[in-house]
Amino acid sequence: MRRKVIVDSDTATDDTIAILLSSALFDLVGVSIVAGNVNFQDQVNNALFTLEYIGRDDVPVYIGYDRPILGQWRTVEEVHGKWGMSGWRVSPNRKKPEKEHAVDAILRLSKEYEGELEIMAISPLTNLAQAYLRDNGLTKRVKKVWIMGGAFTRGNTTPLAEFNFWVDPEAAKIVLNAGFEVTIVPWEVTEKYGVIYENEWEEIGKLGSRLSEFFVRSNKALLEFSKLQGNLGSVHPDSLTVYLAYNNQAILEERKLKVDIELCSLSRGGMLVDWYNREHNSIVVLKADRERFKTALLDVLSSF
Ligand SMILES: O=c1[nH]cnc2c1ncn2[C@@H]1O[C@H](CO)[C@@H](O)[C@H]1O
Repeated sequence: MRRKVIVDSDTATDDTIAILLSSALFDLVGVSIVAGNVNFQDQVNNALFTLEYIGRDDVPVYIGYDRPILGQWRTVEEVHGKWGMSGWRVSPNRKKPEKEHAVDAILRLSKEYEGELEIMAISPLTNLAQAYLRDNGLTKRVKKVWIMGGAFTRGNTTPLAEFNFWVDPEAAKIVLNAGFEVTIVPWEVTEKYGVIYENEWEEIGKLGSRLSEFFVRSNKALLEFSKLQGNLGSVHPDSLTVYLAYNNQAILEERKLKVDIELCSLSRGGMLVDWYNREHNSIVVLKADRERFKTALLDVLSSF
């Protein structure tokens, strides 16, 4: 039986591929939208369009929080291109978001699929923190939270902080200290094992499928930005996290660690890791199998 998942997404470039992978690999029971990468309405459109494009009009999209709990944040169109889709102006033809709020949907689905539901938290953690604050029984009903977030030392947004934790550090702190079963895939791990190299982009372009065309059109700004960051291809933190959730064999090294979040001044959004195993609240992925990730991605992109 396919595992039940919600994708919590600030939908732009790589998020769309994470949605597409989740639809291929899991029973995707909903996509919830949260403030993060780009303009909120663009994110909603991008999620609706992605699901229509892959023929998954049946997957509900729930509108969540359009701002972080406390902080000021900025969107990063420079990473994802115009509209968060590399300048591709997409608009859904038929699909509309649900009336039910994302937090209500997360709580309801956690009851419908108690002990089964997994959350792909590939965005700022605002929706999840709010759901937990509303009903802390959530931690026991959700089987697992897969978090893309945090940087050990090479923050992609500030010298210390990774984007998802930086946008809503209060939410990240709430979620990490709530008592969920958590696996974290940090930024540096995705920069190393979540890269699709330029020659692989050519391979993808030659697949000539509807999904390969989608990948190239929606993610080409991410490729350019990743190269500016010094990478040899595009970095896919969200897709890698979804894939590692699906195939735990592709996690080559992980450790149980205590992780917490900095809230103040220059270190705001930074991830604090206690490497001495005094206690733990998370499993942190340290190494992954890039080849298997790439192969799985190309498999899905060639499927139609
Ligand atoms: O430079 C970037 N490359 C890839 N993803 C980014 C970047 N900046 C922000 N994000 C977004 O934040 C998370 C990774 O930090 C990912 O969830 C992605 O959606």
